[in-house]
Amino acid sequence: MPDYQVIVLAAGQGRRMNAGKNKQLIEIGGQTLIEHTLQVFENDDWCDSIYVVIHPNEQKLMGDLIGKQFSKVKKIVNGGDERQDSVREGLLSLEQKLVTFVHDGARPFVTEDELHELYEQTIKHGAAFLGVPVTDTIKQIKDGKVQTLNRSELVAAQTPQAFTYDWLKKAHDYAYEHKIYATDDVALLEYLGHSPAFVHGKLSNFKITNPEDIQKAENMLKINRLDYK
Ligand SMILES: Nc1ccn([C@@H]2O[C@H](COP(=O)(O)OP(=O)(O)OP(=O)(O)O)[C@@H](O)[C@H]2O)c(=O)n1
Ligand SMILES: C[C@](O)(CO)[C@H](O)COP(=O)(O)O
Repeated sequence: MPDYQVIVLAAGQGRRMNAGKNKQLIEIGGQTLIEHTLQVFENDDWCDSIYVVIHPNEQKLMGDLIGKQFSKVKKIVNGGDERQDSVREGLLSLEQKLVTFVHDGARPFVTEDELHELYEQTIKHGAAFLGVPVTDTIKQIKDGKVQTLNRSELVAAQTPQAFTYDWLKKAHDYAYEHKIYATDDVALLEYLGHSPAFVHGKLSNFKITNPEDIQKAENMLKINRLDYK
C-alpha cells in the first residue's frame, strides 16, 4: 500500500481569529479544530505517521488532548516564530520516508480522495500541491499603481503540499542558509529550480482564519454528518 508521513502545523497564535487562544483549540461541533484535522489522517490508510508541531506554551494542553487519542501521532514537537520555522522543526524530527506531506492544522476538511491524488502526483513529479483557481479578478497594487493580473494563470494554494523527502529537506535547508521566507513550502522549491504538480482541490478545504470561518466550519460539519455532498 502507498504510504506517507505528515507534518501537521498547530503552532500558530490565531491572531486573525482573535479568540483569546490558539484557534486550534476552538471547539467546532464538540471537538477542537486540531482534533478534526488529525482525525482525517488517522482515518486515511495511506497515512503511516503524524508529526504535530505545537506552540511551546501548549505542551501540556496539546499532550493531554492528542497524545493518546491518535495512534499515528509519533511525535509532538515545538514550533517556531513563523510557519516556515515550524515546518523546519517538524522536518528535523521525522523519518526519511519517501513522501512527506505538510498540512495546516487549520484545514480540517481535506478529503481522502484529495490526499490520494496528491500522493500519486508526488510519486510522478517529485512534489504536488492542492489549490483552487481564483474566481475573483486579482489586482496587484504596487507603489500606488494598480495592475490586473491574468486570472487564467492564477490559483490559490492550499495544503497539504506533498514532497519527496529529499526535495523538502533540500528546499528548507537552502531557505534556512539564505534566510529566505515564504508563506508556503512549494514556494521554496522554486529556488532549487523544481516545479510541483498542481492538484485541483476543493473550496471546502478552506483555512480557518477569521471569526466568520467558524460558522462556515460548523455548517460544513453538519453537511458532512448528514453525508450530503
Ligand atoms: N509560527 C507558526 C505559525 C503558523 N503555524 C501554523 O500554520 C498554519 C497556517 O497558519 P495561519 O492560518 O496563519 O495560522 P496562525 O498563524 O495561527 O494565524 P494568524 O496568522 O492569524 O496568527 C496554522 O495551522 C498554524 O497553526 C505554525 O505552526 N507555526
Ligand atoms: C500555506 C497556506 O495555507 C497556503 O495557502 C498559506 O500560505 C498559509 O498562510 P498564512 O499566512 O500562514 O495564513
